[in-house]
Amino acid sequence: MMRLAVIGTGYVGLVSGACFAEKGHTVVCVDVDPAKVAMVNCCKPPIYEDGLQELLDRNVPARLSATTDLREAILTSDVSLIAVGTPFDGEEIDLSYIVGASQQIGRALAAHEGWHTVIVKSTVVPGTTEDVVLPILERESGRRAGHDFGVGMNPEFLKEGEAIADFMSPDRIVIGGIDERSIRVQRELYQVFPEVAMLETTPRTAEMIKYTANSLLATLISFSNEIGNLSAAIGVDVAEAMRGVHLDKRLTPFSGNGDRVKPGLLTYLAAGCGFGGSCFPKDVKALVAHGRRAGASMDLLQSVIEVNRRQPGKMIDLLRRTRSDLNGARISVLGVAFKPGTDDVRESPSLSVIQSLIDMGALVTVYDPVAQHEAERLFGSSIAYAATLAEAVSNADAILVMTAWPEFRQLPLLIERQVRTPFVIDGRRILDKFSVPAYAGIGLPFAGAPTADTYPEDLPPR
Ligand SMILES: NC(=O)c1ccc[n+]([C@@H]2O[C@H](COP(=O)([O-])OP(=O)(O)OC[C@H]3O[C@@H](n4cnc5c(N)ncnc54)[C@H](O)[C@@H]3O)[C@@H](O)[C@H]2O)c1
Ligand SMILES: O=c1ccn([C@@H]2O[C@H](COP(=O)(O)OP(=O)(O)O[C@H]3O[C@H](CO)[C@@H](O)[C@H](O)[C@H]3O)[C@@H](O)[C@H]2O)c(=O)[nH]1
Repeated sequence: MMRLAVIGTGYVGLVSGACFAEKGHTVVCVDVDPAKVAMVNCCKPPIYEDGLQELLDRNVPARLSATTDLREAILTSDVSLIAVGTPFDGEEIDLSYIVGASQQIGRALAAHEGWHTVIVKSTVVPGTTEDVVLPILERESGRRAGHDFGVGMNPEFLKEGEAIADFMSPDRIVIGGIDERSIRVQRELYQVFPEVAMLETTPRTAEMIKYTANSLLATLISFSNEIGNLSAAIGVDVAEAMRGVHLDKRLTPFSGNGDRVKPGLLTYLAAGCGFGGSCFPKDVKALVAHGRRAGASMDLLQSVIEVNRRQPGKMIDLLRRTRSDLNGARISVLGVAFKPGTDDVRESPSLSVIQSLIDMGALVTVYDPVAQHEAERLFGSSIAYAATLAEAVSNADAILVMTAWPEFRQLPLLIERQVRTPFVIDGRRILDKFSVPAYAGIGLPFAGAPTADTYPEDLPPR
């Protein structure tokens, strides 16, 4: 078992640290934020992630602890994982946290008595580990990479909301190293995952694999959204069209009768109000910027960004077809998190929709089962907050479903019980289109307010 320092105790750093501790390594998580550090040491997860509480309960303090003292953490460990943020600064990837962490690690390495391997886990554009991190480590430590310490790149593929399950049962582990020893150390680190396919490569290729994976998934979503927008305009339900596409054996995550047989590529073909989160938006933008600098056109991925930029606005377009003037309209927004299972609202499509509604004078009420505090932080008293789903639904003229929280599937039941019939606009297509009296959805032709003729016989008309 190894002694591990994880630099950056955010979504990736804390989940990786807790999972490695669960597997038996001794882990110290480092962060510049003393509040996060204190919470971890008190067994309180600073983020909402299913299963994290249990991992902390089982591993703190025996195998998992947190500190703000990066130097001490490096001096008492064999391996460090850099898991700090890599935002997009509007023009390119912002490597300032990577540079800062590398400088501190380098200074600590100068006094390290044993062999230490520095592994970049953050998502960084191809070339960063060898061209940015490695030279800083050498300069600050006065030592030579490959000779006195190792350097690796090990991208992370976890999804928020399923982060622990993804980390514990990954589809693959990619390890890039500057030399055989840097690869060997990572092989040893991941020996605790014996069943998992491992790809050994260079740091640059490891970095490229991460961007290629995220860009492909984001491309699939924007592709579906473009087809969804077209489908709606020409009288086709994209969900039905996609069911037909899914049956192609070359793509094959569905069996002949339409049941999903295994998760696969096409699970990322759900049209909706756009992709958000701390990864797809910033990673595609960073790759486009990086690619253009390298002389590539990057037109396809630029379009992926553009389609996604417009997609939340489709919710407002649909809403305005139910009512052109939104001034004074009571609109409930269900979901602030960028996806279910997390309290992360970074780049959430919900945020731009809420802002547009405020700008148009709507009376907005928001409900999210776990990310409500983030809406309160961002919008304060300019909107109202519902304590329950039922409260959000009562009194609304229209309801926008922005996040696919399972709880929101209760909407038909709640609406059935009340006298008022709100228009439901489903940005994630989680409801059956006939389950509420007035329904509109992304990728679905707009049917207008329902009449007895437009409704199936077994459902009561409004
Ligand atoms: N969030 C995800 O689902 C996910 C999945 C895979 C990869 N990634 C990548 O992992 C990286 C981290 O993402 P995240 O979502 O965990 O970020 P985050 O913002 O949640 O966490 C980063 C943490 O690093 C800390 N930090 C910054 N500089 C530091 C320093 N010098 N020393 C110690 N701590 C420092 C910050 O205080 C923060 O707590 C990014 O590159 C991201 O693209 C994220
Ligand atoms: O068919 C789909 C699938 C997803 N989404 C949206 O896409 C976004 C991202 O979803 P998801 O991929 O589930 O969550 P992330 O936590 O952002 O995970 C992505 O980004 C991580 C950070 O790089 C990677 O590690 C993961 O492999 C990659 O899936 C969310 O807004 C989803 O609502 C859709 O609109 N349609």
